[in-house]
This record gives sequence, structure tokens and C-alpha cells, in this order.
Amino acid sequence: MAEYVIYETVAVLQINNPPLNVLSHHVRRQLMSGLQQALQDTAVRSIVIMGKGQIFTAGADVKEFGTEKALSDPSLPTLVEAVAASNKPVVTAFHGTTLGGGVALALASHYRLAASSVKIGLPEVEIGIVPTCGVSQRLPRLVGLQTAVQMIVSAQTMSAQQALTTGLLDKVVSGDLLSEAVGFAKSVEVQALADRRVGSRAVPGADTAEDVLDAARKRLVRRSRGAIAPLTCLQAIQASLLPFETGMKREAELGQYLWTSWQTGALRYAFLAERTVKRWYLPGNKTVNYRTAEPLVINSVGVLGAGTMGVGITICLLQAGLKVVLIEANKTQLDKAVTLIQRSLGGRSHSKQLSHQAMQLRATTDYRQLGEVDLVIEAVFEDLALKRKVFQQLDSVTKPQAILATNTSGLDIDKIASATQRPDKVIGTHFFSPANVMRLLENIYGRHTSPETIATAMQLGATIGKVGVLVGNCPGFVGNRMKGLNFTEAMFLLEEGAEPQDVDKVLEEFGFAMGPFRVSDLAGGDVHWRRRIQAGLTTEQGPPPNTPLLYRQGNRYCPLADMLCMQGRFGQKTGAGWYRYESGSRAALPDAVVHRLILKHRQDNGLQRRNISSQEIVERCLYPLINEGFRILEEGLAAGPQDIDVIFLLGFGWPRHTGGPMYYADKVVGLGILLRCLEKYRALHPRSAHWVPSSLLQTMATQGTSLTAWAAGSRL
Ligand SMILES: CCC[C@H](O)CC(=O)SCCNC(=O)CCNC(=O)[C@H](O)C(C)(C)COP(=O)([O-])OP(=O)([O-])OC[C@H]1O[C@@H](n2cnc3c(N)ncnc32)[C@H](O)[C@@H]1OP(=O)([O-])[O-]
Repeated sequence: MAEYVIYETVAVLQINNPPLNVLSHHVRRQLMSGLQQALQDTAVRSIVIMGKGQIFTAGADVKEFGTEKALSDPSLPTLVEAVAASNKPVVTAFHGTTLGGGVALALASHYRLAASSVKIGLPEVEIGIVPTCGVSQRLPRLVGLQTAVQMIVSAQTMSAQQALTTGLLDKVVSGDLLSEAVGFAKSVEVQALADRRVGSRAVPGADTAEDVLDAARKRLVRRSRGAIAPLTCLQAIQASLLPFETGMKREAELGQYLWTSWQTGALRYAFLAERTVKRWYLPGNKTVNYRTAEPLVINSVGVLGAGTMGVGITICLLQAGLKVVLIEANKTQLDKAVTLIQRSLGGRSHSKQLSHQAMQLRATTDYRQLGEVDLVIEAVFEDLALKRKVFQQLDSVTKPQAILATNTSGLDIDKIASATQRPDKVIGTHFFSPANVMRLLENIYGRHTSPETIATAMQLGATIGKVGVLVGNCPGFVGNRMKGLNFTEAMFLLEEGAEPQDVDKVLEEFGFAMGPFRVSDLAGGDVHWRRRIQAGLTTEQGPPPNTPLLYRQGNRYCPLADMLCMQGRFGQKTGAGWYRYESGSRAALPDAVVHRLILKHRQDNGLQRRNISSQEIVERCLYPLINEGFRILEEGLAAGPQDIDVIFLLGFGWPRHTGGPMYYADKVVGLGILLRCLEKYRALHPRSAHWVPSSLLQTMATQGTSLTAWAAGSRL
């Protein structure tokens, strides 16, 4: 709701809609009625709009979007324009965070005040919409085009001081916001309003406008990769150079265009999915869930292994204020890691606070120092025998109630847990590299993992700023199990006629930051080569004895990646992989050596080259992965499609504007079309088991059920 209180001649309208004061329909109705009351009351000479609680407002109510309430009177645009039309001065005073529609209200007001700690932002582009309600028209008039572009198109937040410098704020206050705002409102009661109306101003620096917009457009064309919101937002900003009323009309048209695009739905889904997965439950036993399981309190964490992952994990734990004991047997490696960690923590702006964080680190070669920690994250080399040995040791040196987590990207959690006397306290915590940057934490429960252990791992993820997704135990878990198929098909495409750069280009146009071959070169081809060797698919010298070159373990197999690794071409780190890299450069250059290798492989094995369309590249690389997602749901290894989508959005660079693989299949491709496509490729490639459609997909496609609707019904 919104409260209405009079302070002498000032009417104060306070939004009170905890926790985030979103501008839901009932809030807008009360704000409108408060505004009208204040305008009619002759004793009122000025109006203050502010918020109660933690923040001013998180903007429009995203959960209302697409429902009747979003448009019900007063809509947000109607309310904002009523503020703009007020013939009494309106002061908006904000604190905490001010987003989206909150900024719209402020820009329509005559004056803007804020607490010094405020963060102001326009996240609309991230949910695929134009900041309408006059934001795209008023903001450039107030702060100039350059800053408006930064705020609207890059969704960068602004501090109070920056907002004051750019002219977005009239005043930053450090005292009590309510009394400061009331005092300020009184002081402007006699001021003329005409020149305070932002809409009547001209955009400053209009003479350099084209240069600013051109530079932004070029940047966006490069970066947007199929997302339509950024460039549409830029068009709306450009319209601010037109007369205000014309610009407002253009803003509304562009707003409508995005509003009705499928990408908006996908981006909104992604926003909500990230929050939905926090409400975890065991797919096979819903009684074990985030409400019923209590996490343990974690104050100190041991990290075992000071390689790249161990260092990244340590940094996030320290940044969250936890005490860390870092164990590494190799003293030189340990010293190197400590330097890296200290540099990473100390090199940031709030150096005082962060050096305190660095002081929470104890680095040692002595396992026994883990005796008092509440939880250990093991981050040693990806080798089952080694991990089992390490867990045996951990079991003996840690206190009995300590949780033991393994950072693995696909090894069997149950086999690791069985090396201990406490399998109920063993869990997988799969961090993504670089661990201190990537927001995903794939948490894997084993057969014996207790609800308390799961709750603790999920809570730890939240504490260190990650989005934890709970999944079941299977080879590769959810992420790598699905992702592996993408690379498998990408290689088959090389056998059939494509070059690595063709496949990468198409998938980058689809929206991935990097195609599969560039990713492989970045990660190091040897990592997966070692896994294939461990799985008995290949050897360091080539195919295992008596094994056909193009088939392994009953399935079609492409040996090209193995052949590259046998030549020592591991990717960027060796200067050559699927591409070549000039010294010190990360630019992937097509390589004649690879071209010849592929050509010879085709000739030697009688593989015919044909032209492969972009459509086929997308289908071949993405549909098997999606089919595997359905299998994962069918096997009860993920609670819902949101969990899978969040893993791909945050862990594998899946383009956010498509919502994630499962959303994309459901809402963009359509399950019926997906099924027919899988069947077509199954007929063409009968020796690849991943083309066999999952029975869940078959049932849904045949019954015409939507995956999203199915998931909404089953979610807690
Ligand atoms: C006509 C349109 C014009 C206008 O330009 C449009 C806009 O204003 S567009 C809007 C522009 N604004 C945005 O895009 C806001 C984006 N929001 C954010 O960036 C973060 O939520 C914020 C930083 C505010 C708080 O972070 P935090 O402290 O980590 O907290 P949290 O993130 O976990 O959220 C807690 C709960 O609140 C929920 N919820 C949050 N916001 C909204 C909302 N607007 N609405 C509804 N619900 C919202 C969220 O889903 C969650 O609920 P649940 O049931 O657990 O799923």
C-alpha cells in the first residue's frame, strides 16, 4: 500500500509494499489517490514521494506483467504522467535501491533527493523491455545521451554521488531522509515549476548526439548477439532528440514492440527462474525441501587444493566474510595461491575491508589444521581414486559433524562418499571456472546425503553470492551431461562438411559468447581427452585395440579431437587447437593444419562433404542437448526445467534472451517440432543414441502439453 501523511504544508506519500516496494496495482491506486488528495487539498503546497523499509522501490511488479492487473487503472504510465502534470512541486526522495518504474516517478517529479547510500538503476533491458513511462525521453534530457545510454542500455547502476554529478539528483542527504525531504519540499513551494519539468528541456550536447549514438550502436551490434532489447532501447533514446510528445509516442511504439516479443517472456522467465531454484526440493521426495531442512551454521571452511579452482573458491568464501583454511601439499603452489588470493582481495576498491577478509585466510600444508572447520570443499585433480583417498583422510582429520563437499564436474558422489564413515555429510559442489566470477553452483546430492547437508550447501551458495541449483547424481550431473552432446554433434558436422569456424559462427549468432570449438580451445582440449581416455573411448596412441575408428561403445564417434590432442594441440595454452593463436593473442585464427586434418580424415574414411545450413548446425548442436534435458527430468535428476535452464544460463553462457534450453524448446521451437526434428535425425544417424527422443518429450509433444505449465504444476 501507499501511506498518506501531512507535515504542515507537505503531503508525504510513502510506498509501503514489503519487501521491495514494487509498484503493484494496489500501490499505484493508493499513490494516485494520495496524489489527487494532495492536489485538491488547498492546505497542501508540495508533495513528497518516498518509500518505507529497506528500499525506495524495485520498480514495476514483474509478476503482474502479462496479467490484467498490469494494465488496470491506474497503469504505471498513467500514474507517472499524473505526477508530471502536477501543479504543485513533487519531490521524490529515495533510499536503498531505486529501479525501473521508481526512476520513472523520480524523472517525472520536479525535484529528486536521495540518501547517500542509494543505488539507482534501470534493469529493464535485462528483462527485455524499454524503460517506458517517459524514462527514455526524460533521462537523456536530464543527464545527457552518454549517461542515459550507460544506464538504459548497459543497465549500469549509479551511486548517489554519480547521480548528483550527472544532474540526475538535485541533492544528496546524509540525515533523516523524511525530514530532509519535507524541509526541501517546503523550500521549493514558491518556485516556478515550468523549468523543473524535465520533458520541456532539450537534450544537452545534441550536436554530438549522432557520434554518441553511432558508437553505442556499433558496440551493441557486436555484443547483443541476437538480443533485440539493447538496440531497441537505443532507438528509444534516439527519439529523445525529437520534440517531447513525438518522442513519447515513439517510446510507446518501441515499448509495445518489445513487450510483445518472445524475448521479453524469455528474459522475464530467466529472472524468475533464478529465484525459483532457491526453493529447492528433492524431485523424488518433495517432503525434503528448503522449508523442512535446516542448514548448519557455517563459520569456517577448509579448501583442499590450491589450483585454479581452489583459489577461486577461497576468494569467494573470504569475500563473504568466512574464515578459510587452505590446504595444499605443494608449498610452492600454496605460496603462489596465497599471493593470488591476496592480490585479488586487496586489489579492489574497499581495500580496508578486503584486507580484513584476506586476514581470515590460513594457508598450510598440514591436513590436521582442518580439525575445527565446519565444512571442507575438496578441489583436487579430477580423479576418482585420488578423491576417494582424500576423502578418507578428510574423514579422519575433521570433526564428526563437519560436512565434506567435493568440487567435481562429473564424478560419482556416492563412490566418493563411500570412502568415508559419514556419507550423509558428503555432497557435490560443482563450481564453474573462474569460481570467484561465475554465479552458478551445481549442488549434487548422493544416495545418502542428508537433508541438513543439502540445506547447508544451498545456504552456503547463497552466502557466497551464487545461485545454487540442486541436482541428482549421474555422470556429468546435469550441466556437463547435456553439454557434452553439443560438442559431439559439432564434431560430426566437421566430418560431414563444416569447418570449426562455421559451427562457431552460427552458434555465436544464435547468442553464445563463444562457439564450441573456441570454448574447447579456451578450456584446454586435454581435459576432455583425459576423460575420454579414462572412459576407455580412446588411448594416448589412438583408438583402443580392435576398435573401429568411427564407432565406440556402440555409438558413432569422431576421433578428430583425439587426433589434435595427440599432436599436442590443446588449445590456447599451447598456441594451437581447433584454431591457431599468435603469440600472446587470444584471437582464434582459422588454421590450415586443422583444415587439412579434417579433409584427410574425410578422405581416409570415405566421408562425403556436403553443404550444411545454419539451421542444421543449430538443430544438430542444440536439440540432442535439450532431449537429454527431458531425460534428466524423466529420471528425476532435476526438480524442473527452471533448474536446467539456470544451469545453462549461468554456467554455460546460454543466451539469456532465449530463456535457457528447456524454455527455448517449449516456447520458441515448440515440442512437436522438436520431436519431429529428433526423429528426422534419428533416421539419418541411427548409430547416435542421443537422437532417440525421451519418452517425457514424446508424451508432452503428443498430448500438446507445455513444459512450463507441467513444471508450474509440480513446483513447490
Ligand atoms: C511499464 C513498465 C515500465 C518500467 O520501466 C518497468 C519496470 O519498472 S520493470 C521492473 C524493473 N525492476 C526490476 O527488474 C527489478 C529487478 N530486481 C532486482 O534486481 C532484485 O530483486 C533487487 C536488487 C531489487 C533485490 O535483490 P535481492 O535482495 O537479492 O532479492 P531478490 O532478487 O531475491 O528478490 C526478492 C523477491 O522479490 C521479487 N522481486 C524482485 N523484484 C521484483 C519486481 N520488480 N517485481 C516483482 N517481484 C520482484 C523476487 O522475484 C523475489 O521473490 P521470490 O518470490 O523469491 O521469487
